[in-house]
Amino acid sequence: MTQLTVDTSRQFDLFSKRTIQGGPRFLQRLADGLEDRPYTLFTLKPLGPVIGAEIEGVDLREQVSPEVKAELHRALLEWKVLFFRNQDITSEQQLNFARQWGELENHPFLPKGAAAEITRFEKDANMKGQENNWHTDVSWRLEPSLGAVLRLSEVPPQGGDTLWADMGAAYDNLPEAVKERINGLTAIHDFTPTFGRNMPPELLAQKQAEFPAAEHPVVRTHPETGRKTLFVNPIFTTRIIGLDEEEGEKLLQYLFRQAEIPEYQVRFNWEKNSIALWDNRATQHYASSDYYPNRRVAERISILGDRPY
Ligand SMILES: O=C(O)CCC(=O)C(=O)O
Ligand SMILES: [Fe+2]
Repeated sequence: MTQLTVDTSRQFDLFSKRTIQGGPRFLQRLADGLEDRPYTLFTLKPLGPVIGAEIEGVDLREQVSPEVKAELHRALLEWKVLFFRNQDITSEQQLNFARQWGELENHPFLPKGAAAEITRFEKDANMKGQENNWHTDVSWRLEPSLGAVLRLSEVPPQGGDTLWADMGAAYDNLPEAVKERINGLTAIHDFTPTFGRNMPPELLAQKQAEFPAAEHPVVRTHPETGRKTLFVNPIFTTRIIGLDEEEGEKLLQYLFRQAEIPEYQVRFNWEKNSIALWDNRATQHYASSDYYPNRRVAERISILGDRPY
C-alpha cells in the first residue's frame, strides 16, 4: 500500500489560531469517493499527507498506454499534482502528453512558446516586480482549465520552486459557520486586474467584450471526485455577488489566505527535466520569485476544462 493514513485525532493548534474561531479541524487525506487502491504500473511517492506525489517509472517521451494513463488519472485526482523527474522531453512530447488529458488551451494574453498551445514564462532580473501570487489558471474563463503540464526549460541554480495548495483540504477545514456562509455564493472572476493592467483602453474594451467576467460558485464541486473545493483566488476573483463591498472584501481576503496555510501545500524544487501535471479544479499554485537575478523559463500547456458548478 502506498497510502498513508492520517491520525485524525491530531489537531492543528497553531493553524486554528491563525484562522477565525471554529471547532477542531482536521486534514482529510482521501478525497470522498476515491478508491484506496495501490498503484501497480509505476511507483507513487506521496510528498505529504494531502497533496503532491512523485511518479517514477513512466517515460513521457513515449505515448503512455491507456492503462498507465488510467492510473495516472486516478493518481491526479487523489494527489492533485504529480511530479515526474528526469524526463528529457521535447515541446512536441510535452504537447502529446498534455493532449491525452483533453483539448488544449490557446491563452489569449500570455507569451507563446514553440506552439500556440504553449505558454512561455521567461523571467530574469528585468522581471523584478512582476512577482507571482496564488491563483488557479484562467478562472476568468467561463470554462476554466482542467489542469496543466509544466516543464522548466531553464532552471535557476537555486530558488524558483513552485507551490500548490489543496483547495479541497482548505474547504474541508473551514469552520462550519464559514462553510454555511459561503455555500451557494457566487463570485466574479475577471482577467482585467492581471492581464488588463497595461493594455491600451481600446484593446482592453475589445478583450473584455471577448472574455467577459465570469460568475462562478465560491465553493465548486469537483466534476470527477464530487469533492467540494474553495474556488476563489486573489489574482482573478474581484467580488462576491450579493454582499456589500466591505463584507465581501473581508470574506474574500479571508478565503484567499486559506491557500497560504502550509498544511495544505506541497512545494516542488525543480531540476532539469522535471515535469508537473496538476489538477486546476482542486488546487491553486504559486511560483516563488526568489531566484533573481537568475533566469527561469517555464513552458506550460493548459488543458481546457468544464464550467464550475
Ligand atoms: O512557473 C511556474 O512555476 C508556474 C507558473 C504558472 O502560474 C503557470 O504555469 O500556470
Ligand atoms: Fe498559473
